[in-house]
Amino acid sequence: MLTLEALDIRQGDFRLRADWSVAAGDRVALIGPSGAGKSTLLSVVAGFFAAASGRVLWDGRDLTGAAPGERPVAMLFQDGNLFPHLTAAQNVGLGIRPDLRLAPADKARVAEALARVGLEGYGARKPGALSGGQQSRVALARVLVQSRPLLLLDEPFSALGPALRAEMLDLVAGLCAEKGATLLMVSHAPEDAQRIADRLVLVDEGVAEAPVATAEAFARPSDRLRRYLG
Ligand SMILES: Nc1ncnc2c1ncn2[C@@H]1O[C@H](COP(=O)(O)OP(=O)(O)OP(=O)(O)O)[C@@H](O)[C@H]1O
Repeated sequence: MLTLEALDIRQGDFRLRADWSVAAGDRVALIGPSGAGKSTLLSVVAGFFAAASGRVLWDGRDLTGAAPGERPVAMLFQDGNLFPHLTAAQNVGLGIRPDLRLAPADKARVAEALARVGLEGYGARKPGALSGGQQSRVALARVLVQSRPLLLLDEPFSALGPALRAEMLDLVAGLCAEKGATLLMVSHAPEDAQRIADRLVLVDEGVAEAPVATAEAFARPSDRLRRYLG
């Protein structure tokens, strides 16, 4: 279980509060207006940015002071997920060993992860020789080999067309279900949230609201959600 306990995040004049939990295996979409603090909230969970007060807990363990690498977290960003001078296999291998000294068993795991995202045989290619969708798959394969129980996605597929985006979301949902991983995903597209997330968090007006069931939230939107959806 991920718990955000009385978090108070401040960044200049900006302030955001969150005080809720999500159960292991839940898939949660964070939606809300631009500048509301969705990325900042993920950064606090990942350990890149410290909250002014409050705690982040994973299964009761206090992560608040832990460095990003010590957290049970794998993260995908909107872009810049891959190193252009490394091959697809090396980019995935970074998830196992940042110095890329991979034992044969590690290389086998890399190949397995690439196959799992439909990129068997693409390991030797550099990102420049891959399509946008294939690059997203490589980044996802790296998340896979990290085997972390908490995935943080910050609009990683927003540059892709609708069909490919839907395909990637289904792939992520499948991987989460298979591994029992918990997902927090920032999205601007309500249809993406509906596709992948069973829970919805609205981030707006200084508060990341407690998660609610996605289907219920869209069927009977609160005033705040209705304002956001327009
Ligand atoms: N380094 C900084 N110093 C001060 N304020 C900052 C800094 N970085 C971001 N902010 C402010 O923090 C707030 C939250 O930004 P954040 O990127 O988390 O929003 P977001 O909801 O992810 O937006 P978007 O949907 O546009 O990506 C914004 O008001 C932004 O202006």
